[in-house]
Amino acid sequence: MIVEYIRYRVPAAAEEFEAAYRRAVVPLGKAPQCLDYELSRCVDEPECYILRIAWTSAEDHLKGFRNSAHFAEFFAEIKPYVAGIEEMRHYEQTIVRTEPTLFDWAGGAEAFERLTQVFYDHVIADDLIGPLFAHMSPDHPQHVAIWLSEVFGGPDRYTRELGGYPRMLAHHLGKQLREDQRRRWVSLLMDAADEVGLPGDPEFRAAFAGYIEWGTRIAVQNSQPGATPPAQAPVPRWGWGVAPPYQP
Ligand code: HEM
Repeated sequence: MIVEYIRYRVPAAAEEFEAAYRRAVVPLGKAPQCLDYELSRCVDEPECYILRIAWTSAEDHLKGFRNSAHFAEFFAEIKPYVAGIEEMRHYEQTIVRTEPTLFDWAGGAEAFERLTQVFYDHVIADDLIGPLFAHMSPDHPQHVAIWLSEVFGGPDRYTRELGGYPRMLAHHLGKQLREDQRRRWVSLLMDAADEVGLPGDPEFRAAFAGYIEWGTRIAVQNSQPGATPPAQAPVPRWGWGVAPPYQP
């Protein structure tokens, strides 16, 4: 993720400027390269504004967004104010900030979607666990991405939209998953994490692996004959544990 800051000086017509941005953020928000945005107005000098846009990467912004139809629509709205731009640059986040969630650190929803797409491509082709997933729905990778996003501190979409813990549990009940299958599942997921470029720092990977180890063991336990897992429970929320990003 990269943050772009655009500082504007808008000596007159603040209302029109804000109205133009209210329209411009419609195509901006639809662009897959844009993670979030925020326009703030200076209290001490009201003609000054700062627009903050979080992009998936500088390249995605400059090559992906700038060449898209969303940019054309966005730019048409804000064009009259371009002369008032005093700064427009990309900034890399540093460690000095409120502790990010694992979800943010990983790269947000898009990162988990990339992860599960690649992961299930490998799962399906795998001789040991592929057959378990032979009849999975085409939405399965996306559902697991939404589950993982919620676990790692992202939006609670699996709970609100997909049936929460009881639905996830129901998918594993009675499947009689074995330890060798669990191990392969974990191993393919870790390979996929490398392949899609999830952050490789020790802190993130330790926390990520911690949940995956825990979650897969629970999936195996719950899948055994006679297992009596709780019928209702919240989706777990996983944090950094004992090793958050290091701050000297
Ligand atoms: C952290 C560990 C795990 C997570 C987060 C997880 C997540 C999920 C979720 C969210 C679903 C339901 C998808 C939906 O809503 O459509 C599901 C289904 C399933 N999971 Fe897991 N799972 C885990 C471990 C495992 C393991 C270790 C295995 C087997 C080795 C496994 C086998 C399956 C199977 C066979 C299904 C049903 C597929 C179908 O629809 O045909 N899961 N899993």
